[in-house]
Amino acid sequence: MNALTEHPQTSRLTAAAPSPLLDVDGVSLEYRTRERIVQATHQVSFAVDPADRFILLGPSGCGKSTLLKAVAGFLSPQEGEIRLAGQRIDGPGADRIVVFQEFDQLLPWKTVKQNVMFPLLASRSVGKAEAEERARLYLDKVGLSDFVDAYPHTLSGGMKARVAIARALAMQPKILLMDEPFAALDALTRRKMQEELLELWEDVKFTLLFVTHSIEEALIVGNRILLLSSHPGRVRAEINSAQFDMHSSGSVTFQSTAQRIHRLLFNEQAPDVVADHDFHAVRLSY
Ligand SMILES: Nc1ncnc2c1ncn2[C@@H]1O[C@H](COP(=O)(O)OP(=O)(O)OP(=O)(O)O)[C@@H](O)[C@H]1O
Repeated sequence: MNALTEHPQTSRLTAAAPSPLLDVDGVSLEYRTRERIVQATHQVSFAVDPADRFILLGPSGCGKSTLLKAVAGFLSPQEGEIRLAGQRIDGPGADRIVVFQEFDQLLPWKTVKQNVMFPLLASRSVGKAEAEERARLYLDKVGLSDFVDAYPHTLSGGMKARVAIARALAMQPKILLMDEPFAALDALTRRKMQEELLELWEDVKFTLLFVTHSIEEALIVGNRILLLSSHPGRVRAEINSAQFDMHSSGSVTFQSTAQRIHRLLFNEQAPDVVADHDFHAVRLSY
């Protein structure tokens, strides 16, 4: 292992991936209010490969949600470029679907099935029969086949989360974008949802970009984690976390990795960003 002398501005993984699905290339993002300009990220680069569960992890205000919004096409970079399958992103598109933590984004006057069908029909992606078929398929995958005709107000928080995930996956996006999707749930339900998300990924193998500020959630859900420094967000390190899952959270390796991430995130002076050349030669890892 070699110590890196400088905090990396970009993830080294970027250089390793010849044709990533998502390529975030030197992206600086800012908000312009009447009084001032807020710089949210500074020259952030990373690359997401197909079927990655890629996590953006960092302290509050480091620009994780802003990056996700830019990938969704709601914000344009002041500097740099974001490409999906080689095409520059210049606005929202059905190839990127966002799941937020507010599950009340479900339409209360529509049933569960109608909620899942709605974006498919509104975007004219498919006809009614295909939309219904997809709704049933993905509701079945999230364990809600008995609730297709239920209304959102009759569902628990976890069930609403499942509907939101089914609705997003039914669109068959190139990448699923999740912004702290389980943050509003109680601890037990949150854990169950993490487990179900991983099971769903085993089944569908979708590509996921997932924002969290929970180190434990990042290690459980992700196979790769990008650590961002505090405001404005810059790339601090990238970690290979593929070896961890629901069952590893009590292990010594899991706990020591979590502690090390904590030090990296909250002690900006920590000199322990490392490159693990055993892992595909260039990936930053522990
Ligand atoms: N609409 C906005 N107008 C002005 N500044 C904003 C706006 N939204 C976010 N910011 C600022 O941009 C920076 C990044 O915010 P962002 O929400 O992306 O951070 P985050 O890492 O997702 O934080 P958290 O974990 O707390 O959600 C912060 O300084 C925030 O105050």
